Amino acid sequence: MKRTIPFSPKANAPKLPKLDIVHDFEQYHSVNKKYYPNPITAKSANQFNNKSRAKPIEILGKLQRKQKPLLKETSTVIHWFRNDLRIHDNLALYKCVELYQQLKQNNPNAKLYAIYVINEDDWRAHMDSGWQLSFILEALKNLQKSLAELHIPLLVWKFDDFKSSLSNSKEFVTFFKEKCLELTSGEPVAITANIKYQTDELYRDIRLLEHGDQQLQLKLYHDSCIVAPGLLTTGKGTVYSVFTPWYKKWVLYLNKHKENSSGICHLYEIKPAKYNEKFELEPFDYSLPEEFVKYIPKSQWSLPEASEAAASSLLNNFLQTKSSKYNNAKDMLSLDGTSGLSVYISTGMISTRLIVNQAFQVANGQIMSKALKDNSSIQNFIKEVAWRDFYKHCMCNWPYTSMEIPYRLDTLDIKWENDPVVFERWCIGNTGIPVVDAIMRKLLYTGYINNRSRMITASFLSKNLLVDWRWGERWFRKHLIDCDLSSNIGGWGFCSSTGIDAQPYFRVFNMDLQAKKYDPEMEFIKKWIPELPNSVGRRSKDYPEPLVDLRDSRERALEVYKSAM
Ligand SMILES: Cc1cc2nc3c(=O)[nH]c(=O)nc-3n(C[C@H](O)[C@H](O)[C@H](O)COP(=O)(O)OP(=O)(O)OC[C@H]3O[C@@H](n4cnc5c(N)ncnc54)[C@H](O)[C@@H]3O)c2cc1C
Repeated sequence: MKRTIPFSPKANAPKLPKLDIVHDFEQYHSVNKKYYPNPITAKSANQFNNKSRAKPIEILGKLQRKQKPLLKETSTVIHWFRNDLRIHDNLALYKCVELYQQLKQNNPNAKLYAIYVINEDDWRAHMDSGWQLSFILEALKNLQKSLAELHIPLLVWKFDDFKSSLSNSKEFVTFFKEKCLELTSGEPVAITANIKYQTDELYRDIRLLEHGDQQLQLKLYHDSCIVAPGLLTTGKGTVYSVFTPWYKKWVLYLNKHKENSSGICHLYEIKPAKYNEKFELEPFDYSLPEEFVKYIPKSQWSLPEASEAAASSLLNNFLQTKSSKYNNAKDMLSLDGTSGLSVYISTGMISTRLIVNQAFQVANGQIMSKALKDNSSIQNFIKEVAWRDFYKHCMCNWPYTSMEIPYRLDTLDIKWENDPVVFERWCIGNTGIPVVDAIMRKLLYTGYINNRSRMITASFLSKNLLVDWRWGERWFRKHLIDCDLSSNIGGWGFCSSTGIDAQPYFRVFNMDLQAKKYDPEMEFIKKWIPELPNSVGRRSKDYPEPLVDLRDSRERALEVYKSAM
């Protein structure tokens, strides 16, 4: 079912051009059967919990431990960029350069390359957002130039097979090996990469390790988190499923491993040198197919600058001028009170180690007391960055959460109403609840909304509208410029009370109160819904009646949730 989004702002809002987007809303209703013909069931998900099925992260760990030492004849090393699109503080890149320098001592002809692999079927299957993909392509262009200054060529390969295979397929492994060996004319090659913790990507690496041979060796590193998933366990050696005790351990861990007075984490910096012979830069020739960008309003087309330098100056600016007001400003809808770093963090253009190191300076060298009593703005900012680590830890421990099964399996019994028309109206910001609509329109126009906005709209969809939270999670994935699967699933699980360490099901946000508290002057709402009349209580013929009564829908949500949980 394809429809043109009917929302068209009034002429008195010249800054909001008409949204001319044709949307297929049904794609958000279920798992994509083309790529996942046999979606995981609750029963098989539970096998991860009762240990009758090994978690991909465990399988990967075992395979890595079994790896043989590198072959002496290896003379080519490759760093495989994934979502770590940076040169600074990139562990696997650092290791790659280190390895290259060792090889170079015995073999002056040793070569160092960087690669990035495009697989559009991964993007389709994962519902990646056009905003984010466009940003990534810009980032790759800039990264290619920066690497060229170090005499490291960045090659962009495209995997394309007639079966629409994902990168965890045997077809991909064959392609990947062939491409690597083509580059080295059949000589053995060592490849470094940072681990991506989504299940599909973990199985891709497992397959590559299982098929690793004398010619191709893949070395994987934990780089995306400050503290790698699995490192922190309870006193009894079990896995944490609640944030606060896990966070206490996280803080203790950082304090214990503190580098020196200038840093809480060790940073991995490669030397600015000329690594290979000079080469002719061949910019890659690839443009994103229309199917990925058609959800983005063309007239609004403006991406943040996709460079490491831009990420770094955003961080500096935040720490110097905004971080002290973070506690008060972060939830306000019309303020730009947060760091805005998520687009850079989610694509790996800046490391969270670097962020915490610099925040640590602003915090006068303190990263929380043991009692976690410091609630200063800067400490709370660091805590938010820790949530990201926590959600990755969760995704590794409960891998089915990245396969569209909620952490709390009992919530699969919730009787969602799943009205497709109601869902569509939520998507396009036409529910008749101004605070929700303003946020959803901002998401459509810009690809970014702050954390409070995500909580408000996720709570409204799953509780007041009783639409399966997974429909909304997919919509966010497709529209966020900063999408990060573990944080998105974590956030949706929290708001819909189906996830890990979630808010209790009886906590249903009151939309009127949220609007009063976080947009008291209605500045944000009026910006995005210019057709709303100025005086409170009056309605406009251009703006719909509310889809639901807030009080009644709250009561209904409580009943439906209670009967399932
Ligand atoms: C329903 C829902 C969906 C979400 N989806 C995503 C997503 O796809 N990608 C994403 O990066 N974040 C997601 N979040 C978390 C959070 O909303 C964003 O990280 C934040 O809004 C990004 O803006 P910022 O960088 O200015 O944040 P800041 O407040 O400046 O925080 C700095 C960084 O800390 C991390 N962070 C902050 N809050 C959280 C949080 N609650 N959970 C996990 N990490 C956090 C992010 O990496 C963020 O960039 C989601 C939250 C909810 C409730």
